[in-house]
Amino acid sequence: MALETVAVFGAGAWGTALAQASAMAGREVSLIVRTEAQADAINASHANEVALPGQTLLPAITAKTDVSDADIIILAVPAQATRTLLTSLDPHLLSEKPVILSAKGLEVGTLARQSEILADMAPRAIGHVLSGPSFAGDVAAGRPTAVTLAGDDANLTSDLAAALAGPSFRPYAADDRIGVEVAGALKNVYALACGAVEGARLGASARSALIARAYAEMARMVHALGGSAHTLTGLAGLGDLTLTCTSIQSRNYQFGMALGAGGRTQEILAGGAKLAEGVATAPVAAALARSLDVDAPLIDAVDAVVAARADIATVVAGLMARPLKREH
Ligand SMILES: NC(=O)C1=CN([C@@H]2O[C@H](COP(=O)(O)OP(=O)(O)OC[C@H]3O[C@@H](n4cnc5c(N)ncnc54)[C@H](O)[C@@H]3O)[C@@H](O)[C@H]2O)C=CC1
Ligand SMILES: O=C(CO)COP(=O)(O)O
Repeated sequence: MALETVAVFGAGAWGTALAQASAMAGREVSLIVRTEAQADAINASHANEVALPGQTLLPAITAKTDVSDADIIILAVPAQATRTLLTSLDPHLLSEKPVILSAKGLEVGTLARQSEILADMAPRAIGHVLSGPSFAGDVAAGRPTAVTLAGDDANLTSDLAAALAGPSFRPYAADDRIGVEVAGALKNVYALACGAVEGARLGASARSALIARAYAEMARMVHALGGSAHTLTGLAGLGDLTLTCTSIQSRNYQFGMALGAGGRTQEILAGGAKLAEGVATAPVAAALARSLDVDAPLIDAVDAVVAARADIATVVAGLMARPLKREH
C-alpha cells in the first residue's frame, strides 16, 4: 500500500504538529482547515499562528479546505468533534485507507472510544490509534518524542510507523487499540486530579500517590474493556500519565489547578480555558466504570469535582477515609 501522502483533519495544535511530523518524515501533507481564509493565512506565512504561534511549518505542508485523496488520513479534532467531522467526509476518502485517530477522549452520550466512532461512521476505514507523551509544541519544534501507534494489522502498522517516523518523532507499533485509547482518554482525567492537587497545595507526595493509584485504576479499566494492562507499561500508559500528571504545560493539568484553587468548571470554561479533554471524559469514564462494575474512586472524585457536586477538600477526605486494603 502506498503511504506517501497524508491528510490531517483538524488544524489545531495537535493536527498542525502531526502535519509537521509527517512532513519531517518526508511525506507530502495536506492540512485540512475549515475556511479559505485560514488556508491562505497558513500557506502565506508557513505557520499556523492561531494554533502553534511562532512555529515555522515545512514547505511540504499545504493548508486546504478539502482533499479528494490521501494515502494516510489523520484525524486530530477534539474527541467530541470526531463524529461530526466523520459525518462531513466523503466515505470514499476513508475506504480501505489507514485512518489514524489521535484525539484522547471518550464520547459523551455513547461512551465510545474514538475507534468505535470510526467503526460506526466509516466501517471500511482501517482504524489506528496514536497516543503517548507528546506535547504539540515539542513535536512541531522537532524535540525528541516517542509515541505508540496501534492497529490490527501488524505489517501495516509497522509500515505506517515507518512512514511517519523522523529524526525526532519515533512511533512504536503496537496491536492493543483498546488499551492505547483508554489510557489516552483516562490520563486526561487523572491530569485534572493532579493539577487540582497542585492548585489546592496538597503537596508532591500526594501527587505521586495519586499517579500510582491512577495507574492501578487505569489497569482495572483497561482490563475490563478488553485491552491489555501490559500496554500501560508503555508510552501511551506510563509515558503519557507521567507527562500530563506532572507538567504545567498540560492543559488538563492547568484546568485541574484552577479547580484545585477553588474555581468551578463553568467559570473556568467561561474564562476562556484551552481545550481540556478530561472535563468531557470524566463523567463518561465514571459511567463506563459503573457499567463495568469497576472500582474507580479517582475517576468518581474528578467527576464529582468537575460537575461541582463536591469540593476538593470533601473528595480528598473521602478518598483518605476509604477502608484500608492490600496494595495488589
Ligand atoms: N495539543 C497537544 O499537545 C496534544 C493534543 N492531543 C489531542 O488532540 C486532540 C485535539 O487537540 P488540539 O489540537 O490540541 O486542540 P485545539 O483546541 O488546539 O484544536 C482543535 C481544532 O479542532 C478544530 N475542530 C473542532 N471541531 C472540528 C470539526 N468538526 N471539523 C474540523 N475541525 C474541527 C478546531 O477548529 C481547532 O482548530 C485532543 O483530543 C487532544 O487531547 C493529543 C496529543 C497532544
Ligand atoms: O496529550 C497531551 C500530551 O501527551 C497533551 O495534554 P493536554 O491536552 O493536557 O495539554
